[in-house]
Amino acid sequence: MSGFDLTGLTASFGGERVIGPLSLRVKQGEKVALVGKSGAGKSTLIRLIHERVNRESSLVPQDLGLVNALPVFHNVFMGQLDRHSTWYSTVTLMRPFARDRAEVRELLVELGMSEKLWMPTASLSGGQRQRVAIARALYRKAPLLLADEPISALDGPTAQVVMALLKERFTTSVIALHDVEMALKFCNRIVGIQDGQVALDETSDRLQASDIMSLY
Ligand SMILES: Nc1ncnc2c1ncn2[C@@H]1O[C@H](COP(=O)(O)OP(=O)(O)OP(=O)(O)O)[C@@H](O)[C@H]1O
Repeated sequence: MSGFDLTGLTASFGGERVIGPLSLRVKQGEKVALVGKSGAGKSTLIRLIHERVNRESSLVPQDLGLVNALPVFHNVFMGQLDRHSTWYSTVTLMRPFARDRAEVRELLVELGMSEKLWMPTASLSGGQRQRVAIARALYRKAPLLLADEPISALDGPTAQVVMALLKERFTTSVIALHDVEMALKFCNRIVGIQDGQVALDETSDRLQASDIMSLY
């Protein structure tokens, strides 16, 4: 099951409530866009969902969580680190297996950066780094995607390619997006967050960009 039904979601910082109490039920197959202005609580909500569903999901955090000193290959491989034995991961660190090399390379081809496979991640541009985090999430092959602004550093055509891939490869997704047009195009449900609460929850086919802009 890639859906979830969470209740009692709350988060506070310095005694100030920034999320909830909030409930969110996402059915298998739903592609949810979390929208709302900066500071509304989208990232915090994604973190709360991830804490609850954890291993069942592929996460693309806003800060990407990459290991700069390692090549692209190893950062992508980390998407399945918890599925491999210690010896397999240790061998992979020094001499990756051919089938893993091929699989990661194929993902990078789809993301338009296969020539970077063995480059240190620190040497990449912001958009390339973002695609490494996306490749890591795809490589994990969890049925549920949790992604926080996964296309913020990408050019328009690349962002379209990435959103199409995420839609195709994950059964269910919750993606925080600032781009309202992309949210309507690639997600079938829009959840608007305002001051840590759900202020809008509607299927995309019943919304226009102007309906969502009232949240900003
Ligand atoms: N580690 C933290 N310490 C203190 N306050 C925090 C922390 N993380 C988030 N906040 C506060 O919680 C609120 C929600 O932040 P959050 O990052 O979830 O918003 P957001 O909707 O994702 O914003 P953005 O679109 O800018 O990423 C903000 O007021 C923010 O200042």
